[in-house]
This record gives sequence, C-alpha cells and structure tokens, in this order.
Amino acid sequence: MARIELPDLAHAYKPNPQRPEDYALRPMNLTWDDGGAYALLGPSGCGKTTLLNIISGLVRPSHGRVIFDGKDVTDLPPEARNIAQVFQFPVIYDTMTVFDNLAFPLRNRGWKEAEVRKRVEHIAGMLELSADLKQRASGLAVDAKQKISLGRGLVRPDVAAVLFDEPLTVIDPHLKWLLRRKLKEIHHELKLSLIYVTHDQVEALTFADKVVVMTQGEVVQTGSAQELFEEPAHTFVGYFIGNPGMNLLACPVRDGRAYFGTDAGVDGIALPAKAQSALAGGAAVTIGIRPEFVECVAAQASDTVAAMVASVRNMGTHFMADFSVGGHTVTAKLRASPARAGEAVWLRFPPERTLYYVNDKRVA
Ligand SMILES: Nc1ncnc2c1ncn2[C@@H]1O[C@H](COP(=O)(O)OP(=O)(O)OP(=O)(O)O)[C@@H](O)[C@H]1O
Repeated sequence: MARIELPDLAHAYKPNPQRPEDYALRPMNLTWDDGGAYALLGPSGCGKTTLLNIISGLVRPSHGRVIFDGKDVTDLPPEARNIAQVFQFPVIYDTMTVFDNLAFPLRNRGWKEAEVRKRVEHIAGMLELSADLKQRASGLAVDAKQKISLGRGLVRPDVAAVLFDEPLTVIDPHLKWLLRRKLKEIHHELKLSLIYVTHDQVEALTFADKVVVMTQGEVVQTGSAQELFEEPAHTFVGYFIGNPGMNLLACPVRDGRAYFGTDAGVDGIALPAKAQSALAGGAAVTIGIRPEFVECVAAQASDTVAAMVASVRNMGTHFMADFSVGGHTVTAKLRASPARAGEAVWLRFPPERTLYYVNDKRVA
C-alpha cells in the first residue's frame, strides 16, 4: 500500500491547452492517504476515469507528477506501478476455474501454492464465492463474474492501491447494496488503499471514509459524508449531494442584507460579517440551506421570511413542501404538514444551518 501524491496535476487530451475548458483535469494538488477508503464522485464526463487512469499509469498526465510513497512513478508503465484495477465489466479468464482466476495474480508473482490457497480461500470467503471455487467461470452469471473481478483486485495484499471504476454497474440493485457493505467490511479487514469511482452519491457515501467530489475537471471538496452534507464547500456539492439537494438562492445584497427578490418590500436576511467582507463590494450572494433544515413556523418573527405554500407531498415518513419566497422556490423536508397549497406561512433559516456562497465557493 502507498500514500499517493499528485502535485501540480493537470491533464489535457488536446495539445496546447489554452482555456480552462481545454483541460479534462484542471490544475490540482491531491493526496491519498495510505490505507484510505476513498470515493471519487461526480457526474459523467467530469474527469473521474482520467484521474484513475493517471494513477494506474494508463494515462500519462500532461502536467504534474505521480508520486507513490515518495517515489516518482510518472514515467512508469501500469505493470510497474503495483496497482490493481477493477473495471465496470468483468475481466476474468472464462476457461479457468474461480479458484484459478483468483490465484492468478498471486501465482504470477511466484507465491507458494500453500500461501496462494490460504489467501484465495480467505478472499473467496469474504465475497461469498467459496462454494463456486471449483466451477469454471464461464458457467457463472455476470454478477458472480464481477465478484471474481473484485476478488482478483483485492487478492494481493502488497498493492499500492486498488482502483475501482464503477465496479457495480452490472450488479442488480439488491446485491449491489450488499456488495457495497461487503467492500467496506473488506476495507476494514484488509486495510488496502481503495479508490472507488462512481457517479452515484449513495454508493460513494456508503463505501468511503472520504469522498472526493469532482465537477468539470475540478475537485471541489474532499470530505466525510457528514462534512459534504452539513458544510458543502461549493454550490455543486450542495446541489449534487442530498435528496433533494440544497436550496441555492441567488440573492441581491443591499445594505448588508440579502433579499429574496428585487421588489421593494420582499423579505431579506442579515448577512453575517464574514459573508459581507467576502463580498468585497459585490452585489450578490447565494444562500444555501438544506431542505432538512428549513423551518416552517406559524407566526411572523424578526428572523422569519414570508412564504407561500406551493405544493405539499406526503412521503410517508415526512412531508416534502415547496414554498415560494420572493422569486425563489424553497424546498423543505418537514415532519408535519405545513398547511395547504396557496396558504401564507413564514419560513425560518436557522443561522447555524444557513451557508453563504460567492462565485460558487462557500464564504460563511
Ligand atoms: N481519450 C480521450 N481523448 C479525448 N478526450 C477524452 C478522452 N477520454 C476522456 N476524454 C474527455 O475528458 C473528459 C473527462 O472524461 P472522463 O472519462 O475522465 O470522465 P468521467 O467522469 O470518468 O466520465 P464517465 O463517468 O462518463 O466515464 C470528458 O470531456 C471526455 O470527453
């Protein structure tokens, strides 16, 4: 296992990149701790696979270096990097038995047969493949084949890291859920460095200790599930994580207050000092609040804003409500039903749960 550092990394597939959009990966400095369970999360095309392939050596970065445990491996080919990679679709030998497939990476490195058996049986046990060890891989269903691929990725204890590129795509939803939990247990037991690429937030948040969120070739935040939920550093994280995502309300600012509309008389809220100084004379701020933290109150108070109920849905365990506030729609997840559509209510945004963004970056 290794600590992986990517100093001054950037990558453009086209020659002579000029504008930020020319880069598949915009300039970044990243470090992956030894033994960490990371997820690389972001929408299609944001650069996840490019980053993974730079670590494994399938892609050479156009800028910056790749360092494993202090050693520069930028110019080493994949086979010299000691990385295991698991792809979306099974990569196994159909004509071999499950045992021989799992044993292959170990035999290739000259392990003694007794040690091979011990390790293969251990990994097969963790992935619930023990009963299939003597079977030929060709006769198995696609999800069992993908479990073999996962096992082949995990079988060597001495790899610098195991990289998973959307490895559960072919697995049915129920087994997917089980395998995700299994991979987390396996990480705790084997203490391998794992990097797991996905565009699915549930997959990322259940698997990883740290989630690296990417959009448009940029890493916008690295954090635990709780940090990403409670303190998104970038509006994209607020929007992408959560179901539904964070309310993001672009508000004009006048005299230290952010207003929910441009008409005279619409409510505003006082900006905290940090947000005011970050604005540096700018005239707009984006207020971010999770639907879970919006409060609907019956009476007006000094810290409430007037709202109109637009719609209410009973979700069984809670109510989802949309409110019109000035020119915005604010979504709230509430325990009790907040009156009916068309009625006037007041909303409260608890200060400790209300975040402020300027140019998409959190300032307070
Ligand atoms: N070999 C290539 N040549 C040119 N452009 C590429 C190449 N591979 C990827 N790209 C471009 O680089 C950007 C990042 O792609 P990448 O595959 O890394 O994203 P991703 O987040 O893994 O997406 P997906 O989840 O769809 O695989 C995209 O705009 C893509 O079109």
